[in-house]
Amino acid sequence: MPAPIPVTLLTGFLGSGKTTLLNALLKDPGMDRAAVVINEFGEIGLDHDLIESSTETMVLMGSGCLCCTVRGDLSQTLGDLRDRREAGEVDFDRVVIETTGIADPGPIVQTLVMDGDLSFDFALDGVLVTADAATGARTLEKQFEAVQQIAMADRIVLTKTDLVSAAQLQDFESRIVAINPGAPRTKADHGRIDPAILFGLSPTQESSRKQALDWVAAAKSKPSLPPLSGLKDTRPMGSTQSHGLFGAGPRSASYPASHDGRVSSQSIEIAEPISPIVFDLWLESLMNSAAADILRLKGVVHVEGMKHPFALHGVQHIFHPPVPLSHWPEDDKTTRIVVIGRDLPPGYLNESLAFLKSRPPVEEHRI
Ligand SMILES: Nc1nc2c(ncn2[C@@H]2O[C@H](COP(=O)(O)OP(=O)(O)OP(=O)(O)O)[C@@H](O)[C@H]2O)c(=O)[nH]1
Repeated sequence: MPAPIPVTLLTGFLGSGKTTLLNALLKDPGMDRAAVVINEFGEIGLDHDLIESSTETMVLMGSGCLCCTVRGDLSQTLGDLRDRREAGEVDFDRVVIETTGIADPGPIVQTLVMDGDLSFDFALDGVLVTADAATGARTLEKQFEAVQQIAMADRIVLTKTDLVSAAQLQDFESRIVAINPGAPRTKADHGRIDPAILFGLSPTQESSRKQALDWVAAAKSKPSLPPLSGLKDTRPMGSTQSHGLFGAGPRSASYPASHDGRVSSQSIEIAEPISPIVFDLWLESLMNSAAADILRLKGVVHVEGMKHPFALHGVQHIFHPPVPLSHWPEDDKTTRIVVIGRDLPPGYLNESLAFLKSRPPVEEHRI
């Protein structure tokens, strides 16, 4: 069976530099076999007119926000592209989807991973997010979509860094790190960037083992993120109800004024392989109680009885099939998992991950 065609999702808030980045990318000779899908919001599509196309295959999706109203269209658009490729009408070896600036990447990822028809032919290669250094901090405060985009990124492309001081850039980057500690960041000068670093980002690929480790290592250096940006967490602790295995569930009645304060992340390292029963229970419970609020979950997991670890990779409740990491060093049995969630009560993720250290009760054999 031919390898699935890699799909890169390019997202980022309104005006953050997605089209500028795409234009610069498409000038690279390595990108001449990329199909580009552009999603417009509004009656008249403009963005595709702004693309100085060097690629044969450019599709403008109907108006509407890709993340909510036209998910069906995405399936159809990709399906049509595949059919035209099979018929020899077009030729491409990767797809880049530029979303509207207000898209929540979660449902788009869901379409790519869950659509039974598409998932044979296309595979998510990574989520690229442009983050505007000049206005991004304010946007994070005002627009929760922007926070979600940062949280789901596999790589963050910092744009407009020429418009801010080194100190302002550092502040903005700290803010990004607090939301998504694992995603590597790269500056793009008016979209100019080495395309090679933008692709092959999915930790489900064996080749990206180092990326999986870097992701987790970076998150580990921020073991327990407090409510962010020095803002007080105003969520009422006592008002939450108990859910699942981990005590307080993720619901709360009011949120902090700043949107990025709604996002928290937690990582864990466990030296010994995890009991398969414990792992299944943990995942099931996390999904039952907080699936919609898990923005991103990544990890390298060692389970008792399995020769190799596997890469765990989820966006909201969508999990990529686990990929065995067969070239993992034998002496490294440490499980590493990072979870980024929204609107979760303080301590929830910590408590949830700590459950992975438990051992199943040993059955008593009575004589
Ligand atoms: N100074 C500066 N301006 C930039 C840079 N990157 C992009 N811009 C400018 O930012 C503006 C918005 O860029 P676009 O590429 O259109 O942003 P977008 O994310 O595609 O915008 P929407 O499609 O509206 O969401 C344009 O005027 C760009 O020229 C940069 O690195 N520095």
